[in-house]
Amino acid sequence: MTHPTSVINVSHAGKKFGAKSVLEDITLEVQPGETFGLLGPSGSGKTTLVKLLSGIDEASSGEIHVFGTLMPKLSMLNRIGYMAQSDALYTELSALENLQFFAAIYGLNGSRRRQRIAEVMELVALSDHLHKRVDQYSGGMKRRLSLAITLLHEPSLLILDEPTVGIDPLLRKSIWDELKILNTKGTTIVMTTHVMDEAEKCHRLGMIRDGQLLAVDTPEALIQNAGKNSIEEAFIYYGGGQS
Ligand SMILES: Nc1ncnc2c1ncn2[C@@H]1O[C@H](COP(=O)(O)OP(=O)(O)OP(=O)(O)O)[C@@H](O)[C@H]1O
Repeated sequence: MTHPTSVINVSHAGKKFGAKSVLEDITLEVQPGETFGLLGPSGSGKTTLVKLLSGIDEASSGEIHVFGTLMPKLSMLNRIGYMAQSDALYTELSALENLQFFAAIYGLNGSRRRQRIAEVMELVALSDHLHKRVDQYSGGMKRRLSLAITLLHEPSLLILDEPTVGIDPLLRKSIWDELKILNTKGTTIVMTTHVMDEAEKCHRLGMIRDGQLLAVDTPEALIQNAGKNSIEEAFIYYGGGQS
């Protein structure tokens, strides 16, 4: 049954690239303030699904509504923060110039823009590197800058594709703490991850394999239903041979 207040409502969505079916009959709802994780083996369709949710790409069949609006819809960009798997940064520019560019796209100006840039760079512990050119950033720093850009316009839905790849455990924890604070304030978060301790922090998880959503539940219930002792074992069970 469709929940009227769902942030995300996916109804029988499929995606084909030519003759190749990459997602099949996905039905899913995400509620306000939820942290929802997508887990699945490499190539299972996680990135394809989050691209459909964020309106970067369009479903071949079925429907996706975000905040009640049929996707894709350009005007939804202001409400969604999407962080892709590979960083979309202008490497020959400084971090500040990158932030200013994206702030302009989101219509952030003047003191509000300055304030948000300072806040998001503080959040990802990059305040001291604001004026550095991005091609002098490490991989993890680029990832953090991408996250900062995603948070600039305070979106009510965050869609993060492997957000903490290349980020060391200490900083990963501080980013998670911040995501949890945003979450408590009402931001809904959808993320793909391969990191098991991150998956365990999600309220609910969707297990994807070969373009199909095999199970959606709390981490505890997924572990229990698979008859396993950890999310890692459950992941292998749902993502592999179910033995
Ligand atoms: N533009 C495209 N054209 C053709 N096939 C594509 C395209 N994009 C993705 N695919 C295919 O769709 C399948 C799912 O890819 P996707 O990137 O969604 O997987 P994933 O679960 O995110 O993988 P990973 O964890 O490795 O990032 C793969 O077989 C991939 O080759």
